[in-house]
Amino acid sequence: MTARMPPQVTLLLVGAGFAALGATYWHFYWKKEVCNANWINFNKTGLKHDLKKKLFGQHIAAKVILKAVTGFMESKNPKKPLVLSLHGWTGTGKNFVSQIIAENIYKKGMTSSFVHLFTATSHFPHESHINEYKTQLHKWIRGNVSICPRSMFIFDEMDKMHPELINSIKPYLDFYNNLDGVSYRQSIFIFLSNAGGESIVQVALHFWELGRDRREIQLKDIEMALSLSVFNNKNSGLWHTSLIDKNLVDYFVPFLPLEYRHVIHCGLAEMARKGHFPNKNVVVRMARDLNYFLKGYMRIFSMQGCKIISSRLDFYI
Ligand SMILES: Nc1ncnc2c1ncn2[C@@H]1O[C@H](COP(=O)(O)OP(=O)(O)OP(=O)(O)O)[C@@H](O)[C@H]1O
Repeated sequence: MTARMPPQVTLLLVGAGFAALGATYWHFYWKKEVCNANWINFNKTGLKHDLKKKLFGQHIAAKVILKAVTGFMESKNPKKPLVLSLHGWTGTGKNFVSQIIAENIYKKGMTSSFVHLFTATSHFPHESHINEYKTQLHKWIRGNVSICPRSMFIFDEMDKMHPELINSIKPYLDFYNNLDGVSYRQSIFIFLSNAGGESIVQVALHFWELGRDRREIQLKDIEMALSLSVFNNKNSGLWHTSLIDKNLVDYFVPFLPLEYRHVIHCGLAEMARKGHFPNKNVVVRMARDLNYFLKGYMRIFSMQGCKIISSRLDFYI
């Protein structure tokens, strides 16, 4: 004879079953990232705020990026993917800005499964494997855009990327309506490089020598020098490509070298980020020990921008 469960236990088990089902539903529909407006939602006010309050000393980049990203994200039917090429010395905020853009489009920011970061020297280190990389990259971009048209691809150290590899991504950046059944027009491509950094520094230095405020520097003051130095430099992977003459890059965005005062701002922000009360004395001690491009005894531009501040601060706190 089989023992029968009391009705209270049966009810309890059924209840537990429903609860488990509900939890699974909640997990998949609310926690698992999906390519829809719950997870991908452009926050123009947030982008504007972050570029204004968190990014220091980059008035040109802040303006160009706000315009470019807003125009693209608000366009119902973009004719091509958005392609931004960010240039400047190390530690001036190129990766940081990419992160700000990602955070204001994707709920999960840089950890979103729709944001993909490639670094030339670690993802594509061997020239002899170039054909393999081309196939992998093609599959990766195509596969991901098929899953989510609003995907973002960031290529760091773009100037160190093999020209053949750069050329292989060109079709995705173009005006095609669809390529093998996939449309790339909603995607965002961001290229980061130090290429052209020297010429940006020269322009900033020139303004400094004339005693002019760096905020007077405009995109047109830098654009020509930047494109000449990036695309006429035979050591740059970008030189060999036809990205520029095919007009595939929508905006070349210069990042100015950072001054001592910007390093102080970065230091204070970093202290707050680390959970400390921002203390100017601590930050000044740290900032004074960094290396600067000098004119006489005057510190002009920080050699590492704000890059090593996070690790250096720990020593002074
Ligand atoms: N202009 C800036 N405003 C505020 N913080 C900055 C700025 N530039 C750099 N930082 C800080 O320094 C860190 C490192 O900068 P980031 O990685 O963006 O530099 P990068 O220009 O990409 O350098 P690299 O060319 O070496 O990759 C950032 O995470 C940020 O905390």
